[in-house]
Amino acid sequence: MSENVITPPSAPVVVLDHPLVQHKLTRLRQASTSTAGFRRLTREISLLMAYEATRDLPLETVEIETPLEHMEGRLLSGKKLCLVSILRAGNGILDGMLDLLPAARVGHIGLFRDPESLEPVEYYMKLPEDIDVRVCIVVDPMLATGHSAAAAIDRLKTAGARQLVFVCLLAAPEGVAFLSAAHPDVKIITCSIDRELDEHGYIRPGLGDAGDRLFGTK
Ligand SMILES: O=P(O)(O)OC[C@H]1O[C@H](OP(=O)(O)OP(=O)(O)O)[C@H](O)[C@@H]1O
Ligand SMILES: O=c1cc[nH]c(=O)[nH]1
Ligand SMILES: [Mg+2]
Repeated sequence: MSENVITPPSAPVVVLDHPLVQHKLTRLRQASTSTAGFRRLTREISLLMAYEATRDLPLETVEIETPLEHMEGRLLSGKKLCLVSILRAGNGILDGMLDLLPAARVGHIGLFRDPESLEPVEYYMKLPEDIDVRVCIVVDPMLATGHSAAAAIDRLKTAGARQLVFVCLLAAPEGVAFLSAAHPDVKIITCSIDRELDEHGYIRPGLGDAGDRLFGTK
């Protein structure tokens, strides 16, 4: 009799191996990169991540006139978007994505990671009322244990969100496994899956503390 092996569902994971992304990520990782440089690179890389995060948006055919002739063009089909930033470091990615998606609505979820337990502590949440009809792109530079991302997505689903993508700069294997088991329906887009988490919950080799590097708080 053959053994029944049940594999738990897991989310699709996309690693952006584009040379521009990898170049900018390496510059971000360098300890010598200044606060201004870190902010600029995060903004630039966010445009490239937004390109991937919006890949599945539906298009509709429209009739247009070019200066030379009539043609059928394609436009986004009015699918509503919501960018959700996990404060505070998520705001670095949010700023870049808004350059490309200026009409998107924005939600904020304030979470910090307790340094001892590594569990997320919520301190703020504000979302658009019609979150249930929007495609939500949840942004946070770091997916370490995955607890912050999973908690934010729990809150979004409780608020009615149904279509979600999670976008980060760096992920640890542990974070990908945790988030993908907790929310197998949520695609994860990242620029790298690094080697491991250290004993303090930092991604190695990583880029350090994303919030502190973005805002110059250390
Ligand atoms: O996957 P996890 O183990 O939950 O860790 C990742 C979280 O840690 C960082 O935020 P932090 O708590 O440092 O807050 P900050 O954005 O205010 O700096 C990061 O931006 C994530 O939100
Ligand atoms: O490596 C890490 C892990 C969590 N949060 C960060 O900012 N960096
Ligand atoms: Mg931080």
